[in-house]
Amino acid sequence: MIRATVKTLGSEIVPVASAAGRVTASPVHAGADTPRFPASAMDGYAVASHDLAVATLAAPVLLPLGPMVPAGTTPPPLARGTAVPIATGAPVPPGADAVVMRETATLYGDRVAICRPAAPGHNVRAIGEDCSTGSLVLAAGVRIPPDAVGVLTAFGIRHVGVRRQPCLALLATGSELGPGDERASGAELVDSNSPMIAACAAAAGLACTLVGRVADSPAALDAALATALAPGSGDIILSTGGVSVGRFDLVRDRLEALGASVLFHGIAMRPGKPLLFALLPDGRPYFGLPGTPLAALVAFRFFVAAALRQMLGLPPETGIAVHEHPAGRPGITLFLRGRRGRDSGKGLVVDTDLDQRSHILHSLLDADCWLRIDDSDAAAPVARCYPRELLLG
Ligand SMILES: Nc1nc2c(c(=O)[nH]1)N[C@H]1C(S)=C(S)[C@@H](COP(=O)(O)OP(=O)(O)OC[C@H]3O[C@@H](n4cnc5c(N)ncnc54)[C@H](O)[C@@H]3O)O[C@H]1N2
Ligand code: MOO
Repeated sequence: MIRATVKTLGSEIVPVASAAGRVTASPVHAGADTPRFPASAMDGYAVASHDLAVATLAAPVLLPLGPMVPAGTTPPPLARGTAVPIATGAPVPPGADAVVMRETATLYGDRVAICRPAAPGHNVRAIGEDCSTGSLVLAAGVRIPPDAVGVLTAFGIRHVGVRRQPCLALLATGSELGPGDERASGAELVDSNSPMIAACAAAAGLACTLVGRVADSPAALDAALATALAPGSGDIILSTGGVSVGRFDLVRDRLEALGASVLFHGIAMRPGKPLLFALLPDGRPYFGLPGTPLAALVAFRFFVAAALRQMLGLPPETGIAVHEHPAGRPGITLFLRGRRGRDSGKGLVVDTDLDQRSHILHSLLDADCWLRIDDSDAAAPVARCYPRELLLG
């Protein structure tokens, strides 16, 4: 449902140096052969391999030495029957086809003695051996890891076409939410959902605008939604709280008053049951996350993540098959805080012996993964393990 509804964002061109973490919008091809010239793989002596064909320990071949070839210089052709000292990475002169390591040769004044043959290409990095001009370097729909920046740069790529990064806008509903610092008093509650979701988004490289906290009244919600839904406020709009069945759970009502189409409201999962998903009149997706922090987190980590992946042109997250896990529940998908164990040989073992109640937060800190167990009534219920952190790519 989410993948079928949410549109992939447009693309932009960015310099390779700032492309880490971005998702390729089109295939990336090499801009140059790498290496661009036959290069020495060792510090040593560039030779014509046929000159060494008869070299033995007992009767080494003695070759007069030409001028040194440092890296970054273009050497003249190798004079017949000679060798030249050469640095690692320097171009092998035309006429030479092998490099003998310095340690395996003996210098006698302006001549070098070599006591064994060298095969053609020995210690020479061939043109295009790593990549050839125009070859496919990265497919479309791939997150560019930071270390790939070096690979792309080396392959002569200066710019890449990437998906625009989705921006999020977030509204925290609830009259119980205090002033936003840790000094909530009386029955007030600190808004922990806003910083949690903003931090999760930031860790995935996405900006999240905090629209603010709003009381559970139609007028206050209308005003806050007007800001949250303003054109350009974000590519995806989130709220937390106000989606259950209480008297003050007004999010659905006010969204519909604004012309949004609710595509689902309530889902057979724990935690996160009251999750709401809507399309705004301008086509942007809206998620009404439950207020309960763990439920908001699960809804964000799995459902908002699915929408973000679709916006970025990434495939769905698949997780890892789990072998040993607790039983599921009929008719419900469970998301459990877990600790990854060893692979039993038949699949991963995940320990879920943590407090799984949805109002309990501390056990999240002891978890390193999520275990998703599908409806145990399903024909083939599956359990899969996902990283605790949202990773896009
Ligand atoms: N009669 C029923 N009651 C409830 C049901 C139900 O099916 N029938 N579902 C429960 C489930 S499951 C959940 S989850 C919650 C979700 O309710 P809401 O999305 O309407 O959220 P609120 O009622 O506004 O808040 C729930 C809980 O979370 C705290 N909260 C809210 N916002 C924040 C925030 N920004 N930071 C930290 N904590 C927040 C809030 O104080 C409440 O304790 O409904 C159940 N009820
Ligand atoms: O979503 Mo609620 O946390 O299932 O209790």
